Parts: sequence; C-alpha cells; structure tokens
Amino acid sequence: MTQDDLSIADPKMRAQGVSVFYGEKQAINDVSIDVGTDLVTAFIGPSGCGKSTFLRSLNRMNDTIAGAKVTGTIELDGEDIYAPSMDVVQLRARVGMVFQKPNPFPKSIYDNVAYGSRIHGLASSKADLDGIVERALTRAGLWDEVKDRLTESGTALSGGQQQRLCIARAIAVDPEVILMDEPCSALDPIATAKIEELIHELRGKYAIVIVTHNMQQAARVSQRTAFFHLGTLVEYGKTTDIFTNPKAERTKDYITGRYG
Ligand SMILES: Nc1ncnc2c1ncn2[C@@H]1O[C@H](COP(=O)(O)OP(=O)(O)OP(=O)(O)O)[C@@H](O)[C@H]1O
Repeated sequence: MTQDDLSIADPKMRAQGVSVFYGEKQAINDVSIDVGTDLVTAFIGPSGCGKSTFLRSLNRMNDTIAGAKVTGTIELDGEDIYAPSMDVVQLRARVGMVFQKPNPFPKSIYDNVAYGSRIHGLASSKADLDGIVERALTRAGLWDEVKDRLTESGTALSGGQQQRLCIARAIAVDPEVILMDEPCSALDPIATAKIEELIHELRGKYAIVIVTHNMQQAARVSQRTAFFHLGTLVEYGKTTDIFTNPKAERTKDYITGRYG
C-alpha cells in the first residue's frame, strides 16, 4: 500500500491488520488505516472491493451478519472495539452509521431523533429532550423544514429529508464518528448537494467516514481518500494527491475510469 505524509498524530480510529471473512470467503485482506478526528475520509473503489464491509467493521455492524468474522485490531481513542469488555450498544452510539437507503423508523419525526437519547438515558427531562431533538435537527439542516410537523411520521418526508433525519438521529446521541455508507445513492442531485453541504458543516465536529461510488463526491467532501481494490487497501492519502497524483497504477486506472 502507498501511504505518505498523512500525519494523523492522534487518530480517532486506528485499524491494524484487519481482515474480514464471510464464512470461508475473505472480503478484506490485512487493511491498516488511521481515521483523523477533524477529517472527512472517503472510501472509494469498484463494486465488491469491500468498502462497505470495512466500514461496517468500524462499529461492529458485521457482528449482525451470521458467519462474518473480523481479525486484526480496531481502536477507538486507543481502545480495542472488539475487546470482550466493549459495550456494543455504546460503541454504536459513539460510532454512528447512516445507510445507503434512508431508514427512518415508522415513528414521528420527533421520536426518530429522540430514540437514541431515550435508550441511553441522555435527557433528564422533557425540556431537555426537546432541546436535544431541536439541536440535532438544526445541525442536520432539517429544523426549519420540520419544526411545525414534529409529530408527523418520519417516513412521510422526502428521500433527502429522510436521510437528513437519519443523520439527525445519529447526531442526537452525540457520536464521535459518523460512518456513511453511500448516503446519497438514493437521492436526486439537489438532495445530494444538501447532504454534501451538511458533511462540510459537520466536519470538525465529528470524524466522518464516507463510502462513495462517486469520485467527484469523494473529491468534493473529503480530505483523505482510501482506494480499495479486491479487498485490499491499495492507496491512502490526501484526497488532492489521490486524485491529481496517485502513486499506484491501480488507483490511476480507477480514477481515470479504466475500470470500476
Ligand atoms: N453479508 C454478506 N455475506 C457474504 N458475502 C458478502 C456479504 N456482504 C458482502 N459480501 C461480499 O464481500 C465482498 C465485498 O462486498 P462489499 O459490499 O463490502 O463491497 P463494496 O465495495 O461495498 O461494494 P459496493 O460498492 O457494490 O457496495 C463482495 O464479494 C460481497 O459479495
């Protein structure tokens, strides 16, 4: 793997020698990567290269897939997230996830955002919870559009609004990292632009990792890019370097559209 001058002195997350298996099949092979606190990191690569698999290993979502096994180490602030003592529910609050297809709960807009805070007991009163919901919706750029319809179902919103609702739901529990798995792939260009804008605004508040098929999107939203191919991390570097001066032949071929 080619990796230079990444200077992430104090990484939020550090993966070392990570491999992921589905039964006998190995989907990720010996991947090591640091995720920076104030950065947006994009995972790119052709379909099936393992981007989503690796992303899911960062908050143990692969635990929910029968037969999936992760080896190597992944740390959050230096703490092994696969240690037996790790509380997976807490972990997933600290490392939140936004999926490809917006997946609001069939509950009110308010309850969607309040859900995690209720589970984790983060609010001491109704007024406190109201504040958490308003702050999360504001941060997700949705408050003005929904403040007068908080009791309506989250599923009644447009696709782009639903995705911002899911981002608000992730934000509401005060995560440290937000993982986004192709968050715009089901959205039109206007809704996509809003999510990209939002990613800019959220940068610095959370470490963000985004899987995207769209190389222009990776170039627009991220400061670090990791290029995966056939389960390996081929190249990881500053986004500008990856797109203007890739070191590996395979990266060059991919970003110039020769495959994928
Ligand atoms: N639940 C699963 N069970 C078995 N194999 C899986 C499972 N999920 C993914 N795989 C396999 O692991 C490999 C990596 O898949 P993954 O979805 O991580 O790739 P990806 O790069 O995110 O692809 P895409 O861009 O198409 O979403 C593929 O060969 C895929 O078929």
